[in-house]
Amino acid sequence: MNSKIAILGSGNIGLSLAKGLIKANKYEPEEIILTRRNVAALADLAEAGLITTADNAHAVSEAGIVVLAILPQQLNKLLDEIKPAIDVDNQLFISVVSGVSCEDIRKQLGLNVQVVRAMPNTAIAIGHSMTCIGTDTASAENMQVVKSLFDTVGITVQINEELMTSATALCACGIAFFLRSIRAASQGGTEIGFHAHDALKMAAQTAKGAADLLLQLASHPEQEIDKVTSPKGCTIAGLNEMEHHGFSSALIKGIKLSAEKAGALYKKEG
Ligand SMILES: NC(=O)C1=CN([C@@H]2O[C@H](COP(=O)(O)OP(=O)(O)OC[C@H]3O[C@@H](n4cnc5c(N)ncnc54)[C@H](O)[C@@H]3O)[C@@H](O)[C@H]2O)C=CC1
Ligand SMILES: O=C(O)[C@@H]1CCC=N1
Repeated sequence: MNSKIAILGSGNIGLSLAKGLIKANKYEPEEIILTRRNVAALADLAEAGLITTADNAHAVSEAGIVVLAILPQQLNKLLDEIKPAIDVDNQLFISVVSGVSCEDIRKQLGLNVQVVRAMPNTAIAIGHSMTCIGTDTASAENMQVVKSLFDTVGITVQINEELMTSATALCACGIAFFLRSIRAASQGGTEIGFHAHDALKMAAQTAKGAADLLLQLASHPEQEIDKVTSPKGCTIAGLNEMEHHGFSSALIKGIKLSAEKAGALYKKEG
């Protein structure tokens, strides 16, 4: 397989992936081909040695791995454009496109390509993505190629393809949900006396510590919460007040709605 990787669609997630792969030394800059209709917007990456082009078909013809990183509603047109350049036996497709199955992609192409879906998040740019991977018919060898790639830029978990829209909501959209929680905590911090930038830093580090307690100690949130809530204390007072206002319920409902929306993105708009 050709050692180059083509990322078709260099927007938020495509660029985050490219940056993460370079940071992890998985690829040299000249092994990454980035496409975008407005290629001038990629000038700084071209300056850094990455190959940039608006020609998706040419990018595909030059790569062993092709990453689809455009919006669901942009996909069919792109697939039609690259079809003539595809080398079915020697290329692996990775799709990060939400709500589009491997079968949808093969059907639109009319080719029996190897496709693996991956659902990373924007923390991939700094090597801290939670990436879910899944497929229907791709080989175990190709799954391993994809796992090895995303293992360099975070944590991977293999899931059934049917759960990919759920992974979108929990892990990809999840970045926004947790960031909004941190921002809200910092706004609370400002109300009780801290300058906004200090409050944000303090809230972010506290959130990081809370997440690391779970990840490093493999403990349960409630176990760690019980250690913070002193009897008749201020933590339980604040926590219960948040719950009276629907804190957990809001997160659960939001994640459910995001998953429903993720599942409908392609069928509605495509
Ligand atoms: N943003 C995120 O955190 C995540 C996004 N995704 C999925 O990744 C896909 C891309 O999302 P974003 O990066 O947020 O969108 P985006 O809109 O930031 O990026 C898409 C890019 O593709 C380019 N593009 C559109 N048509 C093109 C074409 N024919 N040829 C070349 N480039 C073209 C656009 O100019 C844009 O730069 C979506 O399907 C989304 O569901 C998946 C995981 C996380
Ligand atoms: O908001 C969206 O539709 C995409 C999918 C996951 C993150 N962003």
